[in-house]
Amino acid sequence: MAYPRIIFVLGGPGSGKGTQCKKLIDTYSDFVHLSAGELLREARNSGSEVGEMIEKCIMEGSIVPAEVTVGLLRDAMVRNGWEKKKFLIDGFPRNDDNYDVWFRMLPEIPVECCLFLDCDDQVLVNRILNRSEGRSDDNIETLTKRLKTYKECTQPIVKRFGDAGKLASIDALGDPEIIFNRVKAALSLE
Ligand SMILES: Nc1ncnc2c1ncn2[C@@H]1O[C@H](COP(=O)(O)OP(=O)(O)OP(=O)(O)O)[C@@H](O)[C@H]1O
Ligand SMILES: O=c1ccn([C@@H]2O[C@H](COP(=O)(O)O)[C@@H](O)[C@H]2O)c(=O)[nH]1
Ligand SMILES: [Mg+2]
Repeated sequence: MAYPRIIFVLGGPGSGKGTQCKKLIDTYSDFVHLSAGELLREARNSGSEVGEMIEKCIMEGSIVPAEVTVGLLRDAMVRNGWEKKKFLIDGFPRNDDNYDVWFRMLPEIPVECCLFLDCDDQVLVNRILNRSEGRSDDNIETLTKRLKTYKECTQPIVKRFGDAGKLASIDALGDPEIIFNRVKAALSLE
Protein backbone atom coordinates (compact mmCIF):
# COMPACT_ATOMS: atom_id res chain seq x y z
CA MET A 1 0.00 0.00 0.00
CA ALA A 2 1.32 3.47 -0.90
CA TYR A 3 1.00 5.88 1.99
CA PRO A 4 0.64 9.68 1.76
CA ARG A 5 3.52 11.96 2.70
CA ILE A 6 2.91 14.26 5.63
CA ILE A 7 4.39 17.71 6.17
CA PHE A 8 3.23 19.47 9.33
CA VAL A 9 3.28 23.29 9.19
CA LEU A 10 3.70 25.18 12.46
CA GLY A 11 4.25 28.79 13.52
CA GLY A 12 2.56 31.42 15.64
CA PRO A 13 -0.85 32.86 14.82
CA GLY A 14 -0.33 35.04 11.73
CA SER A 15 3.07 33.59 10.84
CA GLY A 16 1.77 32.88 7.31
CA LYS A 17 1.00 29.15 7.46
CA GLY A 18 -2.17 29.46 5.37
CA THR A 19 -0.54 31.92 2.95
CA GLN A 20 2.46 29.68 2.27
CA CYS A 21 0.37 26.48 2.06
CA LYS A 22 -1.80 28.16 -0.59
CA LYS A 23 1.30 29.05 -2.60
CA LEU A 24 2.47 25.44 -2.40
CA ILE A 25 -0.82 23.96 -3.63
CA ASP A 26 -1.05 26.58 -6.41
CA THR A 27 2.44 25.58 -7.57
CA TYR A 28 2.54 21.82 -7.00
CA SER A 29 -0.49 19.75 -8.00
CA ASP A 30 0.34 16.78 -5.73
CA PHE A 31 0.09 18.86 -2.54
CA VAL A 32 -3.16 18.98 -0.54
CA HIS A 33 -3.64 21.67 2.12
CA LEU A 34 -5.52 20.67 5.28
CA SER A 35 -5.83 23.40 7.92
CA ALA A 36 -6.70 21.86 11.30
CA GLY A 37 -8.18 25.20 12.40
CA GLU A 38 -10.35 25.40 9.27
CA LEU A 39 -11.64 21.84 9.78
CA LEU A 40 -12.48 22.73 13.39
CA ARG A 41 -14.25 25.95 12.31
CA GLU A 42 -16.40 23.88 9.93
CA ALA A 43 -17.10 21.25 12.62
CA ARG A 44 -18.11 23.84 15.25
CA ASN A 45 -21.11 24.77 13.09
CA SER A 46 -22.58 21.28 13.44
CA GLY A 47 -24.87 22.36 16.28
CA SER A 48 -23.72 19.36 18.36
CA GLU A 49 -22.12 19.28 21.82
CA VAL A 50 -18.76 18.77 20.15
CA GLY A 51 -19.44 21.91 18.09
CA GLU A 52 -20.05 23.90 21.28
CA MET A 53 -16.86 22.57 22.85
CA ILE A 54 -14.85 23.54 19.72
CA GLU A 55 -16.34 27.06 19.75
CA LYS A 56 -15.33 27.48 23.40
CA CYS A 57 -11.73 26.34 22.68
CA ILE A 58 -11.42 28.65 19.65
CA MET A 59 -12.63 31.69 21.58
CA GLU A 60 -10.34 30.82 24.53
CA GLY A 61 -7.36 30.16 22.26
CA SER A 62 -7.07 26.71 23.83
CA ILE A 63 -6.50 23.38 22.10
CA VAL A 64 -9.31 21.00 21.15
CA PRO A 65 -8.85 17.40 22.42
CA ALA A 66 -6.63 15.50 20.00
CA GLU A 67 -9.07 12.68 19.20
CA VAL A 68 -11.46 15.24 17.67
CA THR A 69 -8.81 16.96 15.54
CA VAL A 70 -7.01 13.80 14.41
CA GLY A 71 -10.40 12.30 13.47
CA LEU A 72 -11.21 15.34 11.32
CA LEU A 73 -7.75 15.27 9.68
CA ARG A 74 -7.95 11.53 8.99
CA ASP A 75 -11.43 11.86 7.44
CA ALA A 76 -10.22 14.76 5.27
CA MET A 77 -7.22 12.76 4.06
CA VAL A 78 -9.47 9.83 3.16
CA ARG A 79 -11.88 12.19 1.30
CA ASN A 80 -8.95 13.58 -0.70
CA GLY A 81 -7.65 10.16 -1.70
CA TRP A 82 -5.30 8.60 0.77
CA GLU A 83 -2.52 7.34 -1.44
CA LYS A 84 0.45 9.04 -3.06
CA LYS A 85 -0.59 12.54 -1.97
CA LYS A 86 1.50 15.05 -0.06
CA PHE A 87 -0.57 16.52 2.75
CA LEU A 88 0.33 19.88 4.26
CA ILE A 89 -1.17 19.68 7.74
CA ASP A 90 -1.41 23.34 8.77
CA GLY A 91 -1.54 24.32 12.47
CA PHE A 92 -1.10 20.82 13.91
CA PRO A 93 0.22 19.20 16.14
CA ARG A 94 -0.16 22.01 18.68
CA ASN A 95 0.67 20.22 21.93
CA ASP A 96 2.00 16.94 23.33
CA ASP A 97 -1.47 15.38 23.31
CA ASN A 98 -1.92 16.23 19.58
CA TYR A 99 1.52 14.81 18.78
CA ASP A 100 1.09 11.59 20.76
CA VAL A 101 -2.47 10.85 19.57
CA TRP A 102 -1.53 11.44 15.91
CA PHE A 103 1.25 8.85 16.08
CA ARG A 104 -0.97 6.47 18.07
CA MET A 105 -3.96 6.73 15.68
CA LEU A 106 -1.94 6.85 12.43
CA PRO A 107 1.31 4.98 13.19
CA GLU A 108 1.77 3.68 9.66
CA ILE A 109 1.96 7.07 7.91
CA PRO A 110 5.49 8.43 7.52
CA VAL A 111 5.95 12.04 8.58
CA GLU A 112 8.47 13.77 6.36
CA CYS A 113 9.08 16.91 8.42
CA CYS A 114 7.67 19.90 10.22
CA LEU A 115 7.98 23.23 8.38
CA PHE A 116 8.29 25.97 10.99
CA LEU A 117 7.62 29.62 10.17
CA ASP A 118 9.59 31.71 12.65
CA CYS A 119 8.18 35.19 13.25
CA ASP A 120 8.41 38.02 15.84
CA ASP A 121 5.48 38.53 18.23
CA GLN A 122 4.88 42.14 17.19
CA VAL A 123 4.67 41.15 13.52
CA LEU A 124 2.25 38.33 14.41
CA VAL A 125 0.00 40.75 16.30
CA ASN A 126 0.00 43.31 13.47
CA ARG A 127 -0.81 40.71 10.85
CA ILE A 128 -3.66 39.14 12.83
CA LEU A 129 -5.27 42.44 13.80
CA ASN A 130 -5.11 43.58 10.16
CA ARG A 131 -6.46 40.32 8.74
CA SER A 132 -9.95 40.90 7.38
CA GLU A 133 -11.37 37.39 7.04
CA GLY A 134 -14.05 37.93 9.72
CA ARG A 135 -12.60 35.34 12.11
CA SER A 136 -14.20 35.62 15.56
CA ASP A 137 -10.85 34.84 17.24
CA ASP A 138 -8.97 37.68 15.49
CA ASN A 139 -9.36 40.14 18.37
CA ILE A 140 -6.77 41.27 20.91
CA GLU A 141 -8.27 39.34 23.87
CA THR A 142 -8.33 35.97 22.10
CA LEU A 143 -5.06 36.66 20.29
CA THR A 144 -3.29 37.22 23.62
CA LYS A 145 -4.51 33.77 24.74
CA ARG A 146 -3.56 32.16 21.40
CA LEU A 147 -0.03 33.54 21.73
CA LYS A 148 0.25 32.21 25.30
CA THR A 149 -0.92 28.75 24.17
CA TYR A 150 1.52 28.88 21.26
CA LYS A 151 4.48 29.64 23.53
CA GLU A 152 3.55 27.20 26.30
CA CYS A 153 2.27 24.25 24.25
CA THR A 154 3.32 24.52 20.59
CA GLN A 155 6.90 25.76 20.80
CA PRO A 156 7.89 22.60 22.73
CA ILE A 157 6.46 20.57 19.82
CA VAL A 158 8.67 22.48 17.39
CA LYS A 159 11.57 21.46 19.62
CA ARG A 160 10.43 17.82 19.53
CA PHE A 161 10.63 17.84 15.73
CA GLY A 162 14.03 19.51 15.97
CA ASP A 163 15.31 16.85 18.38
CA ALA A 164 14.02 14.17 15.98
CA GLY A 165 15.96 15.78 13.10
CA LYS A 166 12.71 16.57 11.29
CA LEU A 167 12.50 20.35 11.49
CA ALA A 168 12.69 22.68 8.47
CA SER A 169 12.82 26.12 10.05
CA ILE A 170 12.55 29.35 8.05
CA ASP A 171 12.55 33.07 8.76
CA ALA A 172 8.92 34.17 8.15
CA LEU A 173 9.64 37.92 8.11
CA GLY A 174 9.52 39.69 4.78
CA ASP A 175 7.64 39.63 1.54
CA PRO A 176 5.45 36.50 1.04
CA GLU A 177 7.21 35.73 -2.28
CA ILE A 178 10.64 35.82 -0.64
CA ILE A 179 9.37 33.59 2.15
CA PHE A 180 7.99 31.21 -0.46
CA ASN A 181 11.49 30.89 -1.95
CA ARG A 182 12.74 29.96 1.54
CA VAL A 183 9.91 27.43 1.93
CA LYS A 184 10.77 25.77 -1.40
CA ALA A 185 14.45 25.61 -0.46
CA ALA A 186 13.66 24.19 3.00
CA LEU A 187 11.47 21.47 1.45
CA SER A 188 14.01 20.77 -1.35
CA LEU A 189 11.48 21.74 -4.03
CA GLU A 190 12.65 22.91 -7.52
N1 LIG B 1 4.94 37.59 4.65
C1 LIG B 1 3.87 38.31 4.94
N2 LIG B 1 3.95 39.65 5.04
C2 LIG B 1 2.86 40.39 5.35
N3 LIG B 1 1.63 39.88 5.58
C3 LIG B 1 1.51 38.54 5.50
C4 LIG B 1 2.59 37.68 5.19
N4 LIG B 1 2.17 36.40 5.18
C5 LIG B 1 0.86 36.45 5.50
N5 LIG B 1 0.46 37.72 5.67
C6 LIG B 1 -0.88 38.19 6.05
O1 LIG B 1 -0.98 37.99 7.47
C7 LIG B 1 -2.25 37.47 7.82
C8 LIG B 1 -2.07 36.10 8.46
O2 LIG B 1 -1.58 35.19 7.49
P1 LIG B 1 -2.07 33.67 7.48
O3 LIG B 1 -3.56 33.64 7.54
O4 LIG B 1 -1.41 33.01 6.33
O5 LIG B 1 -1.43 33.18 8.85
P2 LIG B 1 -1.63 31.84 9.66
O6 LIG B 1 -0.29 31.44 10.16
O7 LIG B 1 -2.38 30.85 8.85
O8 LIG B 1 -2.50 32.36 10.89
P3 LIG B 1 -3.51 31.55 11.84
O9 LIG B 1 -2.67 30.67 12.72
O10 LIG B 1 -4.19 32.61 12.62
O11 LIG B 1 -4.46 30.78 10.96
C9 LIG B 1 -3.08 37.44 6.52
O12 LIG B 1 -3.82 38.63 6.43
C10 LIG B 1 -2.01 37.38 5.43
O13 LIG B 1 -2.45 37.96 4.22
O1 LIG C 1 -4.96 21.44 15.82
C1 LIG C 1 -5.63 22.44 16.16
C2 LIG C 1 -5.79 23.56 15.35
C3 LIG C 1 -6.54 24.63 15.79
N1 LIG C 1 -7.14 24.58 17.00
C4 LIG C 1 -8.01 25.68 17.47
O2 LIG C 1 -8.41 26.50 16.36
C5 LIG C 1 -7.94 27.84 16.56
C6 LIG C 1 -7.58 28.46 15.24
O3 LIG C 1 -6.52 27.74 14.62
P1 LIG C 1 -5.72 28.36 13.37
O4 LIG C 1 -4.58 27.44 13.11
O5 LIG C 1 -5.28 29.72 13.79
O6 LIG C 1 -6.68 28.43 12.23
C7 LIG C 1 -6.80 27.72 17.57
O7 LIG C 1 -6.55 28.90 18.29
C8 LIG C 1 -7.32 26.59 18.47
O8 LIG C 1 -8.26 27.06 19.38
C9 LIG C 1 -6.99 23.48 17.81
O9 LIG C 1 -7.53 23.41 18.92
N2 LIG C 1 -6.24 22.42 17.36
MG1 LIG D 1 -4.22 29.85 9.19
